[in-house]
Amino acid sequence: MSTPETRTFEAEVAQVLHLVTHSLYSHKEIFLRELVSNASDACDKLRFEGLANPDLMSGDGELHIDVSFDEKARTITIADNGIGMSRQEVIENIGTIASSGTRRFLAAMASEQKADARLIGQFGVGFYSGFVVADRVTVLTRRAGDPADAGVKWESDGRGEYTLEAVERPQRGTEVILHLKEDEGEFLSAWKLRELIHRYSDHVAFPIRMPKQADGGEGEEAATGEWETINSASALWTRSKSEITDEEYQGFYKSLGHDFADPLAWSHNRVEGNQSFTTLLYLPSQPPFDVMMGGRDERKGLKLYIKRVFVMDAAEELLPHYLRFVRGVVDADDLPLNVSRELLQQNRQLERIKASCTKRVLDLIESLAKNEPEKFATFIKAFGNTLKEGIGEDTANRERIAKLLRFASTKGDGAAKSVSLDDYIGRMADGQDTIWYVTADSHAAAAGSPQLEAFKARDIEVLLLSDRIDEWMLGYLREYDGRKLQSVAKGELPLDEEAKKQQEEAAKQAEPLVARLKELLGERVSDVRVSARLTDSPSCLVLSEFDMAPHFARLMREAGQELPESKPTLEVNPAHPLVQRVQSEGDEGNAGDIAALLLEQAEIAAGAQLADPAAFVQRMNRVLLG
Ligand SMILES: Nc1ncnc2c1ncn2[C@@H]1O[C@H](COP(=O)(O)OP(=O)(O)OP(=O)(O)O)[C@@H](O)[C@H]1O
Repeated sequence: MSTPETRTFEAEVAQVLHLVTHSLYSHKEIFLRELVSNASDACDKLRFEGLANPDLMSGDGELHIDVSFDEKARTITIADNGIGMSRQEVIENIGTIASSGTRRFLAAMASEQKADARLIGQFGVGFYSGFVVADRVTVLTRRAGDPADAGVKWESDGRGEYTLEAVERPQRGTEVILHLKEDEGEFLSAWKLRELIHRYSDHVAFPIRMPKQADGGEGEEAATGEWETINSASALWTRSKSEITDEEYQGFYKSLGHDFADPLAWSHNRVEGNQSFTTLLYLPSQPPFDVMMGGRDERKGLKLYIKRVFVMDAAEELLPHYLRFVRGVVDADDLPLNVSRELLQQNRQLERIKASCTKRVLDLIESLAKNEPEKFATFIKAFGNTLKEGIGEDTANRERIAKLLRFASTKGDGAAKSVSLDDYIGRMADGQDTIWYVTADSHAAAAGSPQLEAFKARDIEVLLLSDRIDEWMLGYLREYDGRKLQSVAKGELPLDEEAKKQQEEAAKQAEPLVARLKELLGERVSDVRVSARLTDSPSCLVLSEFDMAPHFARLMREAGQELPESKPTLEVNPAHPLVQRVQSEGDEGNAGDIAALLLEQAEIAAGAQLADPAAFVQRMNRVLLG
């Protein structure tokens, strides 16, 4: 055989190893789950490739995963007879980091200066978790279909270098040998390993075997040379609902989603008919990593099986983007096994499965809203904003999604997002036919908007929206349950006859004032009006129906969008002393400065960017001193 070749890890691999070994220490036993999960993936891959090329399976058709240990050598071995790896694959898969997701993940972890074990765990650091308990890892592998002398031995102490060596390997598949660290002796126990397999890997669809122990006697018994299966080894979703315990559902989710936490809820269904399929869909309790990063490229967690054979991760094909936090399995009976991703995207049957998955997930969220308010609140906190994307993305379900959204409101509980559109409608006064909202950069800015004053005075509820996505979403959500949604900052206020009269009266009286303001502000405004919106503040901006909210326009500009400059309409409160000073100050006084400040403070309150902040400060100082 050849002499071992020493190679260095990519810088990122060394980084991952460092992060993993240091932050997963308190969850160190997950190494077994991760390595068993890799072995199971390898068996899945072989079964799939074996369909087109049965020779790959020849002589050894029963796929399984064997876990054993050697007390004297202080090793644990996880062996599978799955697809195995060629030399090139070993280099590509375990010496480098192929996924751009991992790179971004590392950057995020490094910038936050904290390594969250939960995140790292669910990210599926997989193979590297072996180094949490081992100070040396050996991999022996041979790809299915390759000759016996194409075996490869990979070995590393996880400190920056690894060796590669060609070896003779009679059987296909992979063996991962962990040389345990000094103080990890607790894992050298049949009882402990069995317990971990039960706890974390019971649902793995292939038999996980351990050497059979001789009966009777004390402590660890000598192995008999036979193997026995430790897990239930059936694909969980193929069993009937009534036979599956909550613990089993939860255990399956944890390994599927690489999560430590229990899922919030799940939905398991079998559809029979001219097209049959099974879905098992989970709502996590916290946002999975890829949802937080908004990544479209590496969405994992929704696995497509065809007749119980794993085909591919197909979240993009099986669910709309706004439900990307869902984890689970879809097992279709009638799709062709040789289906490619490209074909999947045009497959009519898959369209139906996707619609069914979407419906199931919305049903599940609705049932949480109805029956489990605490869990629903957790869901909204974690995924409320992601769900809002559905308002624009999923026209067919828009009304259902809108029903599930929760907002802060002037009649809600502070900043808590707890008010539904139905709650709002239920509290509407007779004759009110509009759902009012205000959008701003932050809850405080929304709650403090001058435009709210008239609504407060008339006891009309206003939804307070301060998430970035809200303004975008409202572009699609123009109506709910036959009621128009309208911004308090847009257009005319609906006034009753009495109020209308008062308003006209006030406008008439203030004509000279308005004319003066127009003259002083000139080109900076498109119009100046007497406001029916204000009671306490001197001024505010109003937008026309199709104007973009000022804070949103600012965000768009910051994101590099070119937007046409639009001139605002200024509304003033003629009863306010500051507004009155515009008239009482003569031409030599501060009238010009005050007029400008009325406009600028309205701009600030609306979250707009001042065109000339230095001039604003000078004006303010002149008026303060004046
Ligand atoms: N037992 C095995 N048999 C064959 N290939 C393996 C085995 N273990 C790991 N690999 C290969 O190494 C790659 C890297 O494994 P690793 O556990 O680091 O990440 P992963 O399995 O791709 O990610 P995740 O754990 O999120 O699913 C795998 O994608 C696979 O190609």
